[in-house]
Amino acid sequence: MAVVLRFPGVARDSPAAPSVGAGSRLGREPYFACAAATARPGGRCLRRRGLVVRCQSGAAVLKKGAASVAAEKAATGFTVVMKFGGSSVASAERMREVADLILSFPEETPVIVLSAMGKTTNNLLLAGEKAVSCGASNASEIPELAVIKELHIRTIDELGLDRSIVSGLLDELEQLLKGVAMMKELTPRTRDYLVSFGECMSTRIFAAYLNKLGKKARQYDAFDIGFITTDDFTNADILEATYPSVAKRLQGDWIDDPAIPIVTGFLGKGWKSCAITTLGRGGSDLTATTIGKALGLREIQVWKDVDGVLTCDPNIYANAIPVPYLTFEEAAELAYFGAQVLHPQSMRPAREGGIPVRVKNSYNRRAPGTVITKTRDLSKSILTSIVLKSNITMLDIVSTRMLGQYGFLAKVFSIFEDLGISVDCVATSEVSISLTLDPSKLWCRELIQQELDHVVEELEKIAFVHLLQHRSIISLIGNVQRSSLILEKVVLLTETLLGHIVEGYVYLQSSIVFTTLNLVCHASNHLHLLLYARRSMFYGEMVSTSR
Ligand SMILES: Nc1ncnc2c1ncn2[C@@H]1O[C@H](COP(=O)(O)OP(=O)(O)O)[C@@H](O)[C@H]1O
Ligand SMILES: N[C@@H](CC(=O)OP(=O)(O)O)C(=O)O
Repeated sequence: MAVVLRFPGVARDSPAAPSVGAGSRLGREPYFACAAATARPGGRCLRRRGLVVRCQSGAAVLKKGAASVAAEKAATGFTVVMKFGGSSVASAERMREVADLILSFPEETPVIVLSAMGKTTNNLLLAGEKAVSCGASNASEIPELAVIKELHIRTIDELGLDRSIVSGLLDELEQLLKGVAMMKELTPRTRDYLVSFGECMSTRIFAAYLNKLGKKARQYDAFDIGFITTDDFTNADILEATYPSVAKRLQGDWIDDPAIPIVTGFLGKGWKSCAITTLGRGGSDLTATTIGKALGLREIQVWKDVDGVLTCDPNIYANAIPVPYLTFEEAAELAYFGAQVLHPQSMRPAREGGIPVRVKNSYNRRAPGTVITKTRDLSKSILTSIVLKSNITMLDIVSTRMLGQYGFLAKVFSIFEDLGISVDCVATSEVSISLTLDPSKLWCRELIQQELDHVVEELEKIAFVHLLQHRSIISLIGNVQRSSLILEKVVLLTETLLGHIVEGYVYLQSSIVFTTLNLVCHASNHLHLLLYARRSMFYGEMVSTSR
């Protein structure tokens, strides 16, 4: 269900009447293409594992069926995936702490997924941007390169490891930056190769450290173990073929020679290009849930620097508190609408595999965190979370034809499809559509303004078009059974703030379980609106604590 409320008296150019109609958010749908067989540089291992797998399948499986599969699974032993984000492994001290944390669960046989150390991904991106214009002879002097080198070498020294673990990668990184400086160009493909150094180094260091502690560990580059993706550099989607490939590789290696896998988060391999791809910022969460599903694990743990998913971004509202339970849909919705804490696509594999996701704090192990599962008791819940998404572009599209015209919506969406632009929120009537464009999709493109102009030009052939940029959406995610109460309060709120902050309309989108109310405002007002909504609308009764 999608509803758009419009408030009379608010100055707007597009002459749409209040409307109620069917509509849907057109998010990124999974791209289930069948990837080509994975050409893996580690061919030696594959052949070795191939023998093992052939021995164990075939006749034995035919005889024992499901029981033998279960036995084989048990033999591989993995129980959980534990993902540690950049803040959890930002220094030697943090790596020690994480190693200690892992070892404090001796009953678990985990697969570990790591992000790049601290702000390394940002520094790599900055170094790349600077390399474009600094001149080849200056590329070695880029300050961010020095910061990256210093951090990794200091960490290795402090952990008492051998510098050779990363020295080859650091040399390669410097060469790459010189290449970018020479070409004066940083393509999305090169950008992905560039940022991959972060995860490749953190995992090598951590695996070496665990080995030094006597806990046998083996480092893996995700792009070498079957993480097969689309070729959408900087924002690739994981393809179905990934699941069996990753399971085969990790289980095969475990059977051959048990060692805790330490896998690079965030990275994959384009199925056509065979080049390194990345899964979008924060993509290590998706790596973790993909491994969880591939191996059919008991639980997926994502360890962060906060006590779980909070009711609001703690950078905006310091007193935000953890939400103990969420459904996959709620978590995906709040990630999609901008809560930076989880990657928007990361809930999909967990939901498909029916595997609970636990969001925990590596700085505060005792905090219970947030458990994300298929269902929960929503009877006492009104609102789960408030999320801010900024840098939104909105389009109001009103048909130039009369009421009753058919095919209008189809024409509008075919324009977006032809131009390859993702639509985010949608609200429709028979003759008008209000929609927002997905900033993450626009962001990684180079000709943003030209593209937008082109969309508008195409749409103007069939409609009056009003383009609003630099908007924010405040999303209130709550219990669908309390939608009318939430809506009632939002109407009161928007009436109070009409013409000041809220730009005159509210999107309401509902699934069977939860409802999302999206208030659109100018970016300059978003903090004000968010805090106002939080403080005055639900009088503290909003937070759900029930399972
Ligand atoms: N609703 C929210 N709940 C928790 N954290 C949030 C929320 N919205 C934004 N954040 C931010 O997300 C950060 C954690 O996500 P992220 O930086 O990706 O962690 P990591 O790098 O450890 O995986 C927190 O430090 C917090 O600043
Ligand atoms: N290092 C990547 C991937 C990632 O998931 O990082 P983190 O877990 O620190 O959000 C990034 O910064 O986007």
